[in-house]
Amino acid sequence: MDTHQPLLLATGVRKVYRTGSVAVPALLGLDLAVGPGELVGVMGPSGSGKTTLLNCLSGLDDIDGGRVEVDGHDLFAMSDAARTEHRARTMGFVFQAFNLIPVFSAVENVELPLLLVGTRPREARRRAVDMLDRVGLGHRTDHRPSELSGGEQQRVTIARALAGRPAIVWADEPTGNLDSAMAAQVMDLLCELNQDEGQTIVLVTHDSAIGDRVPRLIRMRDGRLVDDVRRPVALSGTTADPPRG
Ligand SMILES: Nc1ncnc2c1ncn2[C@@H]1O[C@H](COP(=O)(O)OP(=O)(O)OP(=O)(O)O)[C@@H](O)[C@H]1O
Repeated sequence: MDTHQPLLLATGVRKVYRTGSVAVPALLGLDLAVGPGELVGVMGPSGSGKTTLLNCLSGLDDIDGGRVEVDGHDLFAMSDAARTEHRARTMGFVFQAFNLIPVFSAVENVELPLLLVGTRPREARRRAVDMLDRVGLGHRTDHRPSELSGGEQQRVTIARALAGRPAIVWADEPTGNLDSAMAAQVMDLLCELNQDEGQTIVLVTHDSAIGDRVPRLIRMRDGRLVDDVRRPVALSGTTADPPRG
């Protein structure tokens, strides 16, 4: 990958949801470039288009106009099958609902996507165990989701998202189901993965405490990007801005 090129380049992206005769414009010509190693927060009022942005820029959903390139490939110029394959190879996802398979252990949940893209079982297991170790769950590999706390379950989903070494991780309200202590732990982990390993992460959140911790924050309103601010972040994870007020 050329590190001078954006990893994600979206230009003029439009999305309109159509339900019967009703058309809801959700993205109105959105431009966004994200470079390798960035941690970008996306905030904005309910209904402003944050989840739509994530779904469209990751190719989970179709767009009605514009162009999205991820890792040098135009997502919507390829077939559905090629896009699915590209997504499995280059992207990881963390959602508010953990979406873990209840009858599988933590390690089985993490290795499943690797097995689905053809990784040999022994290698998939090794990487899954390594990733669980990385997120602080090396001692919980054989536990099922119901035997883990909410914060631990979300750390399993982060391990699952990262196990395939994706170029970019999309996180939609990853702390939305967690109490504030667990939310802070999960956010610590995401910041650490970004700072220590240069993992590129785009993170949708309602939580201003989380918005305060990201080095780049974009804000949406009515389907448009209305603000895009970069600021220094202290190693403690809080921004280096002077206190407000
Ligand atoms: N599947 C859908 N069908 C029709 N309209 C939709 C659909 N999904 C979203 N919308 C509409 O598109 C707009 C953007 O929705 P989106 O979910 O992206 O907003 P959001 O900023 O993520 O909101 P929230 O913070 O409440 O999750 C809203 O007006 C919403 O009602």
